Amino acid sequence: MASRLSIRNTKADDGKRIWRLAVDSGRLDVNSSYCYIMLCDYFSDTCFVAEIDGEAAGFVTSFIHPLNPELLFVWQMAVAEEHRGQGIAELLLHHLMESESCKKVRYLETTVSPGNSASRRVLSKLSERIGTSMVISKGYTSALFPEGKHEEEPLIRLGPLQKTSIPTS
Ligand SMILES: CC(=O)NCC[C@H](N)C(=O)O
Repeated sequence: MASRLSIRNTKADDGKRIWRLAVDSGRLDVNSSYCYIMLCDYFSDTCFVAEIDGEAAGFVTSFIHPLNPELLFVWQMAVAEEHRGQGIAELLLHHLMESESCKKVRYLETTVSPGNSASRRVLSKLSERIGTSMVISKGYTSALFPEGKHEEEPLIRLGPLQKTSIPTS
């Protein structure tokens, strides 16, 4: 039977499932489970979860910069290994960017470490599909992290973003 994919805004009780996706992704900095519950609750308008047959298959957490309503910061995104390669990350970003809360957003910023090639690829494809630029700059260097023991986190900036639907074919 074809899997049923649905994407929706998060709720507090999605926190533990998104925490588990972050842990299992093997690519993300795992925050406290409390952090995911809080994000899913207080930032639910810009956090989305993808479910397949009711099971969490992917997520995106983000927030609009408190001092700049035109700037969206994507904190984390990940798709469960068994569901990768189906365009779920692109769909999550599409739902996010087309959401009511992002009506004034003109730029998307995020950091992606060199080891997270999947997220880098998703963002690159997105910039091509909506016909806007993707600018990579310094972001957070390893020196910012305790004992410099973290990969560099270059900043990726997409925009200006036009309000057009993103072809997902
Ligand atoms: C887009 C994305 O998932 N970035 C991850 C940033 C950082 N390494 C983290 O895991 O929070």
